[in-house]
Amino acid sequence: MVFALLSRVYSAFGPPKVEKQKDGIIRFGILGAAQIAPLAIITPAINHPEVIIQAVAARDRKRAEEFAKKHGIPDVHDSYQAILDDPNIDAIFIPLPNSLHFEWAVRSIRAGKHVLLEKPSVNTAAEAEILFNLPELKGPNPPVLLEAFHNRFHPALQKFLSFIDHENVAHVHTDSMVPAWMTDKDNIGYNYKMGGGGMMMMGTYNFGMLRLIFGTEPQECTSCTVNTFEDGVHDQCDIDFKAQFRFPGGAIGEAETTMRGGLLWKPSEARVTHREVIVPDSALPASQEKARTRTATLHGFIHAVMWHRIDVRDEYVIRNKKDGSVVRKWTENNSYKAYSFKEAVESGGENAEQFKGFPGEVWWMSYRYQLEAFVNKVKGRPTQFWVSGEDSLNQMKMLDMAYLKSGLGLRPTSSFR
Ligand SMILES: NC(=O)C1=CN([C@@H]2O[C@H](COP(=O)(O)OP(=O)(O)OC[C@H]3O[C@@H](n4cnc5c(N)ncnc54)[C@H](OP(=O)(O)O)[C@@H]3O)[C@@H](O)[C@H]2O)C=CC1
Ligand SMILES: O=C1OC[C@@H](O)[C@H](O)[C@H]1O
Repeated sequence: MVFALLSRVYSAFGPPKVEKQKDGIIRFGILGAAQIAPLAIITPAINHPEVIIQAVAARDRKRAEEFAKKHGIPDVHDSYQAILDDPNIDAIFIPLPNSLHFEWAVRSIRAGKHVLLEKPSVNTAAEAEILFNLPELKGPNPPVLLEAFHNRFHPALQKFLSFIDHENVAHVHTDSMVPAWMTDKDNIGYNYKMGGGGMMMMGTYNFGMLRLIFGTEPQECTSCTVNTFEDGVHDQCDIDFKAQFRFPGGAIGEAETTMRGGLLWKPSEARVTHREVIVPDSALPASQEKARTRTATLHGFIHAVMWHRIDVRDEYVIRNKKDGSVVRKWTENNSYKAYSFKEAVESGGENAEQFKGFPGEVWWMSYRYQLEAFVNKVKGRPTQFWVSGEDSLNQMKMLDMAYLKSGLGLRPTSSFR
């Protein structure tokens, strides 16, 4: 197991180079020499035959030149706009501070470029409403716009969802953390004007899980408690929070995140409790019924490539229908993993066959799965999973709900139009 982990992580961070296709290459330009760019796009592109990272621009040209040299990027432009103006560039990766996502995504779309936009897509639902409804996205052959919700493309998350019975989910708890040593107070993530805050950085993953698990949107954020540095500078940005949402039918979804976690990284966790359901069993006499109560847990819903496990616990009871008396009771516990879709099929469980033939290798990071889908979309090929504009808009509505409830207020909305 340790060898498999080491070998997987080694290849994930240093994937085998593939030869680039002669035709039909998608050339990306990156806006900003951002920390996340190597992980989110430069490394995945090494292994994608149809993608070349062609250009980068930074506010300071020297910084862009150093970044380009380090990552083998052929072109350096003087400004973000110069990348949009370059006819050789097909797609833009936007890893800017959240407050700049809206403006540069709109500019990119208007320049006719495809856009891979870092999460969270924008600062507020008001911005999302405009961005995802741009007229340029509605015409024939519109540019592709994707919020880079990478974890949703990983097989582990999709396999986990295959055990969820959306309509009968009663309660969900999600938690995630970042060790304190990984976050710096002066990071853009704690800068209110730049759309900072723990819910924007990490909580959005928890919120996304809740929306996927319930298969619907929250009606209300019933509570949201936050902590800030309370230093008079970063007071509008949460460093940790606990939020609770009411979903249709009264089901409860919880999200808990800290950006100042302990020394060791703890995998994120989503724990789902279902209501009891009656399951058909033709072997039973007509006087009896079989009921199941399922708890399903995904350990590692953000960085599944590092490690993850799906635990499914089914408590069964056979009862006499007439008086409810118990005939038999038992529990079945099963665990699954899905580093690739092939593994998602082979590890079994209900609905496993649906993943048959889907692409990927056990060492593909969520970012690599995401890039596969992005390219397929640009090429007009089918994609197994996607994050639609409507989905991203609903995600921002949930973030707005929580920030309003917390008392920290909405993140600033851009005046760019
Ligand atoms: N998908 C994932 O796993 C992760 C996603 N993210 C997301 O990626 C985005 C960037 O995060 P991260 O890479 O950590 O951040 P960085 O601070 O490393 O990068 C932000 C970039 O924005 C540019 N920038 C432009 N204007 C400003 C400004 N006024 N102040 C500061 N920077 C500016 C800088 O570019 P320049 O080089 O031009 O100076 C910088 O390179 C965020 O939206 C974040 O939520 C972050 C971490 C993980
Ligand atoms: O977006 C993110 O995803 C992964 C986390 O580890 C990171 O800190 C966060 O900002």
